[in-house]
Amino acid sequence: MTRTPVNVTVTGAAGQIGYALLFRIASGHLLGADVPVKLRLLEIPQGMKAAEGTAMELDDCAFPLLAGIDIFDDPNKGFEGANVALLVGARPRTAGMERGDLLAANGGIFKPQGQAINAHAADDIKVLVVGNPANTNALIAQASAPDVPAERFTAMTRLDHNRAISQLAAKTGAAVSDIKRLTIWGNHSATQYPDIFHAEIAGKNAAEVVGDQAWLADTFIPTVAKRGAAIIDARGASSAASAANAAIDHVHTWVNGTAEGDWTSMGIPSDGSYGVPAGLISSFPVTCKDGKYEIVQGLDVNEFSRARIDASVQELSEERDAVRELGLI
Ligand SMILES: NC(=O)C1=CN([C@@H]2O[C@H](COP(=O)(O)OP(=O)(O)OC[C@H]3O[C@@H](n4cnc5c(N)ncnc54)[C@H](O)[C@@H]3O)[C@@H](O)[C@H]2O)C=CC1
Ligand SMILES: O=C([O-])CC(=O)C(=O)O
Repeated sequence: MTRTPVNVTVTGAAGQIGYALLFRIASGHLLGADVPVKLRLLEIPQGMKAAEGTAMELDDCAFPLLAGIDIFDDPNKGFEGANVALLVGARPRTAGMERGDLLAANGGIFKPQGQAINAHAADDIKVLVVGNPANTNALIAQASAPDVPAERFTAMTRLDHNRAISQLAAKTGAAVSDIKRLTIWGNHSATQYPDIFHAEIAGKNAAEVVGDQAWLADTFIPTVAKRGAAIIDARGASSAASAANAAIDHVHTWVNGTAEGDWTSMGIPSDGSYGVPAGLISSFPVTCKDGKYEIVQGLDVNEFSRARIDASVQELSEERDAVRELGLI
């Protein structure tokens, strides 16, 4: 190991996504097979013992790229020197909780974490928020970190992106690797819009290959948008390994770039593109290069797509207004 290790902070390290994520980070899948990492695990006091158990297992793997593991229950220490931060730990919705209660509870997590990132993270910090509601949690953290460039705060819609590719491959019989340029727009919620109008299957327009508007509207979109609930129903617990995989994909693509001729989907602060109000953290088609992302510009948005993008963005605006009223941003 000649390179300086990259500090990767993971919150919610003792949770189910954490358990699926940490071993892949330590084995080089997050940043690259030649990049040593130091893990900084952040948990709440009740999660510390389980996080220590996971750290013992990480030790037992003897990963050549793992240069150290530290565990904290103080965000100010957890984010110290962090180059990459994966904000996974969040307050899940429990029976009787309204959306506003959930936003308030998560504000209590993401505001102090944003402040700690502002004060203690490395200058090149890149943040991915996984914990739900991911887009608005990312907005809270970003608003609490005024000294960090806003574009470093992103929310995960890569799981939706991967789900959509898989559904499209199953419908058309194409290989997953033949599907390019798919887009998730909007919120990581049931209002998200998986868009295949610009997608390609082995170089042909995906909407034309499918040629079935009813399937698109009545099967594909709801299947992708409600897949999280379907997994909970089937597994009795929310997606974990697939969410961890998507977090790995998101950061790997951000750092190492998109393939020529392809793009990915990321929840990012809007610059006003495609009529999405500036500042909202909304999912867009993006290309990545040299550790930076850019929104793909100039796509024609048809009426069908426009209505669905607008509905999801409207939900994001309402979530932003709710956290503003709570004084979280
Ligand atoms: N954006 C996406 O596509 C997806 C997001 N999710 C979300 O990811 C989050 C985590 O999911 P799981 O790992 O299954 O949950 P989990 O409940 O198994 O684990 C969450 C962990 O976070 C910890 N935690 C809570 N507050 C914390 C804080 N302030 N600081 C540090 N750690 C804290 C808990 O102690 C727990 O160990 C949930 O909000 C879930 O809804 C899940 C799947 C996909
Ligand atoms: O739906 C959930 O609670 C978990 C989630 O975000 C997903 O699987 O997309």
